[in-house]
Amino acid sequence: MSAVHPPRPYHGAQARQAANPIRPHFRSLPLRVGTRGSPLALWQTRHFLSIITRFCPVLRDAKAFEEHAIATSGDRIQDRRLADIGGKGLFAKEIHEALLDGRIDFAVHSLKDLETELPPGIVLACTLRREDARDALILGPSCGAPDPSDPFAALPAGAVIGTASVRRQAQILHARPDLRIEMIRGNVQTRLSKLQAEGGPAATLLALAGLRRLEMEDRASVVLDPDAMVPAAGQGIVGVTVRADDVELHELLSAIEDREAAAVSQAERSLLAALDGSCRTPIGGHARLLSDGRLHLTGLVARADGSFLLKRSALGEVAQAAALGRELGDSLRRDSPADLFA
Ligand SMILES: NCc1[nH]cc(CCC(=O)O)c1CC(=O)O
Repeated sequence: MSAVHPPRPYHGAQARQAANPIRPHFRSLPLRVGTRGSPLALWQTRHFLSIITRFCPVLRDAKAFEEHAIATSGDRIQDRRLADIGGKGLFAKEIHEALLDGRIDFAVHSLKDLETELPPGIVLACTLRREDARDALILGPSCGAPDPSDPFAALPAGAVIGTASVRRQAQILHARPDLRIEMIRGNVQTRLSKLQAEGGPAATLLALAGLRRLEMEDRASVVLDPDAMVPAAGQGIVGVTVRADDVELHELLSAIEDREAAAVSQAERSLLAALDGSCRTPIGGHARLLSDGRLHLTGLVARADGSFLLKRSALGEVAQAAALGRELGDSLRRDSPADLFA
């Protein structure tokens, strides 16, 4: 079984609690929280609620929140790649609409699925402490034994890898041009079940964060080093959106921001924005905070068939996280074939 991760303190919240006490008569309750309906989305929403109630005791009442599960176009359309149906915005479109219409007060997202340019009137109010950003390789019954020092060695020659992510596809094909890709979508559980099925793919790739949150980390055969498989911008981070004019709620949500998650996601999302922002082009972005306080950012651009792959890293100050992402993104774009950004 996967390890249970004890809740870690949110330093940002604690530091600001004294300076910014939340008023005891906090607007009318319940607060309506929007989320997708998948088990992962619901887990993330409850995780967020457990943090906000720890910080803000007036919201501890069981009736303080009302959960609104919203089906999105991304959930309904299962047979095509996101890149072919309008990109990652589709996981959030209906949730943004509910927010703008006032049917919900705020929404909990996987930051990875949230477009870099939000609709007018919606802002990202906070990001929570990052779960592991790495991808995991999940081997099915036809594969060899996992070898952490050579993760793809367990894949038989010509094996079929099930993934809908052009980023994962490009990187695995670059390392192993003999492999073939089959599109699989659906939630984490559905994708894992396809590995066991007759005629299903030999292996798949999933975010370790999702597996961990669903207590399925034991399904990860090998966890991939971020240099071997550059994760998606925002992977493993939960983000919360609110209406830009809802100052009171925005203030409350900002108070529980995790500063490290905010810095790395800013660098990664600026990189993504500078490159393209759609999910048709394989793009990876992964930032981490070094012990000396600086940010290390790795960016990747590739061709979906793996025939082109460019990876670069840069260092910068936390206060310049956005500029770091933008400059690395610009440099990658300058040195990649122009048709990748058409
Ligand atoms: N695109 C679906 C999605 N959105 C967020 C996660 C995992 C959790 C996370 O990255 O925070 C996943 C599943 C996956 O990519 O394996």
